[in-house]
Amino acid sequence: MSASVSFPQLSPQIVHTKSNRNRLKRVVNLRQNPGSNWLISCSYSSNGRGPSGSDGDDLQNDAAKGVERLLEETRRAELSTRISSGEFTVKKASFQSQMRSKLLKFGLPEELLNVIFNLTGGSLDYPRIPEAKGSISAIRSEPFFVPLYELYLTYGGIFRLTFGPKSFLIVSDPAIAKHILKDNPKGYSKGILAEILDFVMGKGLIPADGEVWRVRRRVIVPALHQKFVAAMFKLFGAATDRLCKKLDAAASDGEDVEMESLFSHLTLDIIGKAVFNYDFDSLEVDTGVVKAVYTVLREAEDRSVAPIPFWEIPIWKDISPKLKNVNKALKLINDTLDDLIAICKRMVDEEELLFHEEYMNEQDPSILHFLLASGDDVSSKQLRDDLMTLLIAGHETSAAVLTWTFYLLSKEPSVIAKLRNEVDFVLGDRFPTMEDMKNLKYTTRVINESLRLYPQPPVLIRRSLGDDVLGGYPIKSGEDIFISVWNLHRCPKQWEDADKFNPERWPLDGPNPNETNQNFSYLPFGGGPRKCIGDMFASFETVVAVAMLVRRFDFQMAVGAPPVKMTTGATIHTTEGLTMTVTPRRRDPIIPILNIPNSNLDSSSLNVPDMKPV
Ligand code: HEM
Repeated sequence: MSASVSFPQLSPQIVHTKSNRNRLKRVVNLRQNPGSNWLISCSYSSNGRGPSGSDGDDLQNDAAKGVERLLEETRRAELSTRISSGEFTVKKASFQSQMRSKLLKFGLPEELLNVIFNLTGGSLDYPRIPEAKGSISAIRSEPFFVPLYELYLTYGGIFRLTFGPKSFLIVSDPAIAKHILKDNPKGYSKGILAEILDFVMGKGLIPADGEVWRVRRRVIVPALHQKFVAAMFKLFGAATDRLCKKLDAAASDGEDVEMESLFSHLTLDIIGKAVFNYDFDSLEVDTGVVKAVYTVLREAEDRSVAPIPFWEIPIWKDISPKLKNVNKALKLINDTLDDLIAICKRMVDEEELLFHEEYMNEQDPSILHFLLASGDDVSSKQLRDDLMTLLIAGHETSAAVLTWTFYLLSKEPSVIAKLRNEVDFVLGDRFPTMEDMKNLKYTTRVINESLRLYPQPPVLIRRSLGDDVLGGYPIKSGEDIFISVWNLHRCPKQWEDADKFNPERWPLDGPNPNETNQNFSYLPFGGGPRKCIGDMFASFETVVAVAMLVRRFDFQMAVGAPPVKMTTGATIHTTEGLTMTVTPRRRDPIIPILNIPNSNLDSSSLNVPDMKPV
């Protein structure tokens, strides 16, 4: 298998080419002619924002979708050919099982064969887990969860993937996922994930296992009580408003903006305040702490996809400039956390404390304040590990959700229109509150659907702690397992038009989709006892951000922007950012409603115009 093989990405954007300084841009449109050949045609726009008017927009959208379909089909065909050529297949049936299946074919009864094989001491093979084998270089050219999808379509809901000495079980079956996460969670640990994250999260809640996890989860979960989440709405609103001001400035300067990094700053600002009452203010300034947080985050991501643990190589770890930089960044963050813990401790000491279930300090509603006020008796190292875990868990994930939501929205203008109708109706121009959440149903469905197509993280990692049986196959202790949420969420048998962004698939009058009511076919926040503790926080945070942004701005993929491709870290990132042209929202023209006497018109079916000033 050659390292140079590369599969086209799953969701590329139309490729734009920058042409000249006058911002004259060329949009490459792919159209299929009647003879089924693909033609490339070009259209020009002098304002740098693509053809104006709905015809132009439709044309661009159709072209983009056409290119995507074509690339997607090519990629699938390429990989399917390779899979069916046997490139990934390992045939490993034992002599006994080969013999047994031959005798079965000759018509010998199965019961008799069982007796014979038992008597001859031949262990009756359980069915063997289907196995795919390849070289790691073949899948390094694209995010690893993408080829896993193709392999899943061939090998099924559980298969073994072997790369040289490394072997993983890939699980894409809802019942097996449920067994691991919910029915037998004590049988599995975080395995590789805990090893990779040890340098940054130590025994924080995500990597921790066993007794440490049990104790810390019981202490931390109560900190995210309902009153705390309700208080966070001010924070969500204020932070998103700061982002709006930045976008206003960019729009009036005619600058395109890279939304992925802005979302990353937005969610960092939110989680810093929520977890330890620290204002990173990363949307405005680039302080040493912000840089340090990103250095550490990137390192954690690099380690999660590294083929070997290079950071453990003895001499390398002392001389590598990169690792030195990481250690310096870690020290800065730990010192900052120690300072914040000390400040918070002083506040708590000076407070007249009446601790109760929904305790919250109005000046400092942070999780840290709750933990200290609760009398949580814990080492400062463990407290730092926990805070660091919450910072990372609550930052990258939400930023990724917002990035892919806006990417998806940019391709579906009809979804944006519906979204805005709801936001205008429910919120008007005010800041969202917790009360509004039950009425922002469609906005919530947009987030639900974005999380289906781009789950963050796309795989959950586990290691078996003892023997178990998965999907009828016996497995041994020490198996590394990837539960592919990506595959579960795109399974063509489970989802109609699985790759389509269709918030309407979730009825507005139905329950909020989760792993329980979707039988583990949909698990955006995991499931079982290790389910995300920030699910409500994150859902509300992203709904608020989407609502506030779409009511004020139009977002389009910028002409000349790099194509949007996926790359893997702990969450799904874009390879080169999400560059968008953001303009103040164009309101629909106000259509006067004529008062027609005796009319049978049902006014609810009209598109009632927005009368509010922009
Ligand atoms: C949209 C944003 C988010 C997504 C998609 C998300 C997703 C997840 C998922 C899938 C898990 C399960 C991991 C596993 O089983 O291996 C998880 C665990 C976790 N999440 Fe989130 N999360 C989000 C936001 C947050 C936020 C805002 C916080 C903190 C305030 C948070 C804190 C945690 C923690 C501490 C765990 C580990 C729980 C445990 O193992 O007991 N997450 N998250």
